Amino acid sequence: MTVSLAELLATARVVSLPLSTRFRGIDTREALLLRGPAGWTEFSPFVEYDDGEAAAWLRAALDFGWADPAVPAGAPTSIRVNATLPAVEPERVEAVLARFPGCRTVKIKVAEPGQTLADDLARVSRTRELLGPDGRIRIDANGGWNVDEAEHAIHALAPFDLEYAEQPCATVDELAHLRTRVKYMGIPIAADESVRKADDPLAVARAGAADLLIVKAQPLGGITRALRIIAEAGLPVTVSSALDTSVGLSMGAYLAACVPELEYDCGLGTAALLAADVTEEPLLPRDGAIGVRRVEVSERLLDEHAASTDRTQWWLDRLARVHAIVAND
Ligand SMILES: O=C(O)CCC(=O)C1=CC=C[C@@H](O)[C@@H]1C(=O)O
Ligand SMILES: [Mg+2]
Repeated sequence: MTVSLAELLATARVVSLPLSTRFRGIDTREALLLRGPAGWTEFSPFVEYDDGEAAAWLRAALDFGWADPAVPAGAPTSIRVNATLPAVEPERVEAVLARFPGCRTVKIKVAEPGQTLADDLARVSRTRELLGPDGRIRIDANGGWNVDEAEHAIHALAPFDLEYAEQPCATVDELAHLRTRVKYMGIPIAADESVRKADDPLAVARAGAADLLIVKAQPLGGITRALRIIAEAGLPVTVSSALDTSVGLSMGAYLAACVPELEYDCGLGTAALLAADVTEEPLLPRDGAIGVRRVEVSERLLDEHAASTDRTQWWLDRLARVHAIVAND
């Protein structure tokens, strides 16, 4: 997809959205939005990512804004989503979950820097109490444990009935090792960073290091590329967000709609973690699901949440540098 930088700059808008709950160490989410011939699209690699890593996110933005996704006939028009619970104290679990009405699955952040396994146990225990025995609980450690710590933690958390453990360790080798160690507990291992931040997103599947993959549209270069990875991996997937605005979430919802079999609820309910969005009709979870649709942004909200002049310039400069990389594809 070749689109000139001038065409991108003509519609680019940068926003800074407050989060309702601190998540992955940030309180505001910055994003650059673009309008292509097919509709609004999003370029929002996290600010610490270098230009090489951000290139996949721009490919995704172009893929979604400059062509309509090829949704198969009979694809779902709404997608079941999980609640996403940041590493909050047990007293706050109920209030966070209230933002995800109807969700039967909760993904809980664990192994947060500065916290202990006791904090994780308290958070998971409170969640199980609120969800009841039929709800599904998955945990996400973002690679925060070594193999011994992960085995110990998963064993300690197993009585709360885990659907799976996402990226318990950082490397593919560790995941492979851990997977053999925890097999007897029957808790599947999911790979997230080992897919979206790897040079080869299929290496973890080839190594037999995971039971399922977390798949995100922006970091994997867009819907078409993500679907190819899913097909080649041959593993079940959870489609998840990158803490996008509702525009990026709509890209994720279309990806989910295109996946032939969705066994797991998708991590696409994260508009509920934003205290503001760019559209009057955000893709918030309702009855445990979000719709598969394009999102129209609101000029009023773009203005209200416009990033500062400095931050806007930073994003426009980043867009120009990353565009130069993608233009050479
Ligand atoms: O999967 C979900 O429930 C929501 C998305 C989510 O958890 C994440 C989004 C963006 C960045 C990540 O740190 C985080 C993740 O690790 O999965
Ligand atoms: Mg994750």
